[in-house]
Amino acid sequence: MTRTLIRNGTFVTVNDEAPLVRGFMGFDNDTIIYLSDKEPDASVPFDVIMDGTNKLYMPGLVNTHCHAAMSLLRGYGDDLALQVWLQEKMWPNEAKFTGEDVRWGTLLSILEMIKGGTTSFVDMYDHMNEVAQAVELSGMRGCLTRGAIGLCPPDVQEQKLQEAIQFAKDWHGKADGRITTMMSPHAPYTCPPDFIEKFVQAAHDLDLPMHTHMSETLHEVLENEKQYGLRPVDHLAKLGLFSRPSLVAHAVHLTDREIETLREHNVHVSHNPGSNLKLASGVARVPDLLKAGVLVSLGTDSSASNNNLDMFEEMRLAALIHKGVSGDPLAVPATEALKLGTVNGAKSIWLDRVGTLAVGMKADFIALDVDQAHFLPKSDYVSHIVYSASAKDVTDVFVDGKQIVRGGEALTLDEERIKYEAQRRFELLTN
Ligand SMILES: N[C@@H](CCSC[C@H]1O[C@@H](n2cnc3c(=O)[nH]cnc32)[C@H](O)[C@@H]1O)C(=O)O
Ligand SMILES: [Zn+2]
Repeated sequence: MTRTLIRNGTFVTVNDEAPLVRGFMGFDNDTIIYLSDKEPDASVPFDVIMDGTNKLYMPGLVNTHCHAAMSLLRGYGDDLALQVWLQEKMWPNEAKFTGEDVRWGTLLSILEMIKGGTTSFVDMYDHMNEVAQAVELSGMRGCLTRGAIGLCPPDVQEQKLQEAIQFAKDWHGKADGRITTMMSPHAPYTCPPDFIEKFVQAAHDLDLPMHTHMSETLHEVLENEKQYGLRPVDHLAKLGLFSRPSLVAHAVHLTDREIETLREHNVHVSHNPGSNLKLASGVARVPDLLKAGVLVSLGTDSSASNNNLDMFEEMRLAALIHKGVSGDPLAVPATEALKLGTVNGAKSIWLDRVGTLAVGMKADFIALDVDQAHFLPKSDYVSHIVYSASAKDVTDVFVDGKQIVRGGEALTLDEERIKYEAQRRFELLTN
């Protein structure tokens, strides 16, 4: 067992009991065993000593909604509303994706995410074996799910369901426990009710949570009402989706009563401010969700609707847009935005030991180089993280106690090969 000690570091812990520690953090194989302003005494020997001077350490960021392989379509369908973007730009091209396209598109996203300080992410896509292999190789954590669109003949629906079940069974708990799985009907507007019910049943049988898109646009909500007589929240509740632990992406258009329903069922909401702004979907009622006690976290959605996977940007957007919309500067304060991007994200995907720095927690943490103009003066580091930092400031990344980024370089992935393959595959797909 290797024991590592970081000395002279500044630690933003996202732990209310000791939010800022200046000094020492030690970890063994995968767990934080020491965190204090004081140097540990010699009774706990450390094998490796790292210097944390000019570094700010914080928990790894958790991205709770993504479709990683869609990085191959970054910049391909900008400035369109969701339905047009999906139907005219994304779906026709995604239909051409092979497993290898998904592998390299996903690796491109994972490369971007880990270099930018994201240590865990949710991915909803297909060709998920390739996605899981990419996660395993990278050393990061993934909560993965074969998303399924049900606008297809019954035999194809059945095939997608079986694929989702098989994937979830094959990969849950794999990669030393870094991979977990969920069941995902894509959205109420792309899945007939009986198809959704089959996914819920499978989630019950496999004891897995659910993930879906919900109430993303006003158009979706009104169409759902027209077609089923119910808005998406009641519709999904009726189909039993919330009888499983659930994470829903977007939840932009909600009534007070729907917020109450989400709270009653303990539904987790992934807020995707960048994607919602870009697709002109609207602004989610995050301050109201938080006030009601709903667990809210942050997601980038894919880099085809964002167009990067920088979680610092999502924290900043979350902190800013709700002030702008409400006129209340305290709508989402910096401390809250930081929680949305870290501890709330971890809880949202049922990771109990990830998301804060404290003894007993997993050693999933990142370091930022704070010896830069935009981090001076050395005053309020929570403010600096939310309002000044970006993915580019990340120098080191550890997941489960293993270093996967050092000095800004990915240690587990071949960056040049990934960039070459991604470009080549985009050209082949779109020519
Ligand atoms: N191709 C699969 C479905 C994959 S799930 C991921 C899907 O989510 C789509 N997607 C990406 N971002 C969004 C969003 O913001 N809202 C709704 N769908 C999205 C994406 O284009 C992709 O088709 C099937 O045929 O069953
Ligand atoms: Zn999505």
